[in-house]
Amino acid sequence: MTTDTTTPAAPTPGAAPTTPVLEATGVTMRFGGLTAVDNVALTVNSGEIVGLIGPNGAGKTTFFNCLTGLYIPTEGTVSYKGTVLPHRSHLVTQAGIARTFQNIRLFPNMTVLENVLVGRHTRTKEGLFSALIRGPRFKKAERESEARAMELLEFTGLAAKRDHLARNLPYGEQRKLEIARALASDPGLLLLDEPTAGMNPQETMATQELVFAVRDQGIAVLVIEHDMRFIFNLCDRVAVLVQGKKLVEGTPSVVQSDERVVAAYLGTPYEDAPGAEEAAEVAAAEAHAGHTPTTAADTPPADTDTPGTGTTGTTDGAGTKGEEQA
Ligand SMILES: Nc1ncnc2c1ncn2[C@@H]1O[C@H](COP(=O)(O)OP(=O)(O)OP(=O)(O)O)[C@@H](O)[C@H]1O
Repeated sequence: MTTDTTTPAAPTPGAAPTTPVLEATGVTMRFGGLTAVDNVALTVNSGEIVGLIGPNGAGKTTFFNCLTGLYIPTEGTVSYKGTVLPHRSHLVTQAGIARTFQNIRLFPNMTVLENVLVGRHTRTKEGLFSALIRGPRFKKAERESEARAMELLEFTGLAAKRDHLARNLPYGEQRKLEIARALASDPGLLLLDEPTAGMNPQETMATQELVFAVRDQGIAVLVIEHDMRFIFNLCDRVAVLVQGKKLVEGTPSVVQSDERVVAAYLGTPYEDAPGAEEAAEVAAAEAHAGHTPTTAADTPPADTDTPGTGTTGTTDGAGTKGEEQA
């Protein structure tokens, strides 16, 4: 089950050549006796959106923390555009990797614009002295930062709310603001940790469009998500972590049809799936009676409450429905 099968996406004929933006090699993270990430290798190329999926506790966030300098991996190296990254998060941001977190981490009592300006600080050169005297150079830098922050608010659809306090934004807009703040450091790679967690379908769709737009700006994206429909619609390539190890990597269709992934993560209906138990009972009763539906009246309607046809496509922990991923 722990064999690493890597199936790189086939290059599109005539497409611009891709170059590695992120290269993680042999990344291992141990906490005492627990190996949370075990010898994981992953490459993200320019122009790509790559997904990282796996059951709860598989090591996805720990891997992100190793990539972004929050954790010093026990073993392995992480390179950005060919240079090995230091184990300091602000230096990783400065190098060109930005991230959002699983739990929203905005400054709730600052305005929308101020939150984005905070994200801009790694790209401003003015020091404390310059800030204290507020000379012309400082004011010019400040105007430039504000102009860039406003561009990002336009890009994420939040410009009209620039003066609202972050805590007063609806949930979906707070998530967008996190992305705008991450983009303020002008990254070449954006890491998103469960960007659609808690979102309704409209917000999820808007996030999908936003991530495509980010990629179209020349920023590679690596995204952790439990919403399989989102992941398989969005990503060029998907890697699956199970118990800290990379189980499979490949195109969405390769990953969805890999029986080890189905068994370890996608295959079984998630607990409390609406109607799953009832549907299983009906199937068992039909099998017992030797009844095979043959007419339209016999055939159950294709409703969304039966296993494999749920509407969210979201896994929660050990698994979700394999059929709905197609
Ligand atoms: N700082 C830490 N100290 C000790 N153990 C940790 C630490 N951080 C994570 N772990 C453990 O490492 C394992 C992987 O956790 P991690 O949060 O990376 O999983 P995940 O795949 O992101 O899960 P989820 O999908 O629930 O967010 C878990 O067993 C977790 O308890």
